[in-house]
Amino acid sequence: MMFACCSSGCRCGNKCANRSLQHRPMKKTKLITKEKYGTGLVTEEEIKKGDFVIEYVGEVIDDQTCEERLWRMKRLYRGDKFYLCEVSSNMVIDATNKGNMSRFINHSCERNTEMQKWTVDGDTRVGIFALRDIKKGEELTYDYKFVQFGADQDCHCGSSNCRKMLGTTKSVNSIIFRNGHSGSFQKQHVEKKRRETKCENCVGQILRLWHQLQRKYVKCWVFDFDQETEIHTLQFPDFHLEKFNLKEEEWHILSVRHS
Ligand SMILES: C[S@@+](CC[C@H](N)C(=O)[O-])C[C@H]1O[C@@H](n2cnc3c(N)ncnc32)[C@H](O)[C@@H]1O
Repeated sequence: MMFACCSSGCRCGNKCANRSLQHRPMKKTKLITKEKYGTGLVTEEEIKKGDFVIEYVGEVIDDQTCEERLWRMKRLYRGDKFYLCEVSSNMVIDATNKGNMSRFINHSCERNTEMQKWTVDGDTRVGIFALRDIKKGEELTYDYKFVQFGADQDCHCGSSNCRKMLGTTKSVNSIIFRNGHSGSFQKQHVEKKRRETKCENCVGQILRLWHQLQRKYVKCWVFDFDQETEIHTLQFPDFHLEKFNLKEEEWHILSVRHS
């Protein structure tokens, strides 16, 4: 963790040399499209080793909110791109809906930048700094290991020492499981899931489903099943509909609904 001064209490005024993120110009960058993993960011100017490149900004959320958002993303099948960066145990920066160009920096196992945590006026902020001289036109990358969600995705960085997976510690599935329930419940949950994982022909049946967001069992009716995506549409007592991949949920059949 680095500490920046230049707060209102700093006596050096504009000459203060310990300015990390404040008042420092971001490097000029532009977006590019990568065939295998969407958009990326390249520098439009020479960058020197140690230079500040850009600040990673987004919504600052806690673990609980992060978990809820991951569930929602999974449930709504909003692609495989994650913009969540874990800063500390209960602080995540979510650049999914709000952010700057830094959200487009891709992962490389042979990165040319790194994320640094800075304390500025008591707030934790994340800056991206060059690890070596970077030429104009080079793609900016950092290592998602430890900070970015999505460890269960294949890596296409193409470097000779590629680890083949994005990150190593944080996967969307693992964070949902890790944060979702206490150990013993999780064990029960997994065992139950193993017993009942198929529900292709259960349209019209009533299920008892563990609702992750509501954190309780709810009764629901199987309204529809899409064979192509294997997604079920469930209807709840207040008649609202939600889509689920039942292979990933805990549920059991209560009875057949007679209408
Ligand atoms: C923070 S976004 C980076 C910008 C993203 N490429 C886009 O189009 O918006 C992170 C996502 O980009 C993709 N990605 C980044 N680096 C990758 C890599 N080396 N290999 C495969 N996918 C990568 C993954 O889908 C990851 O969840």
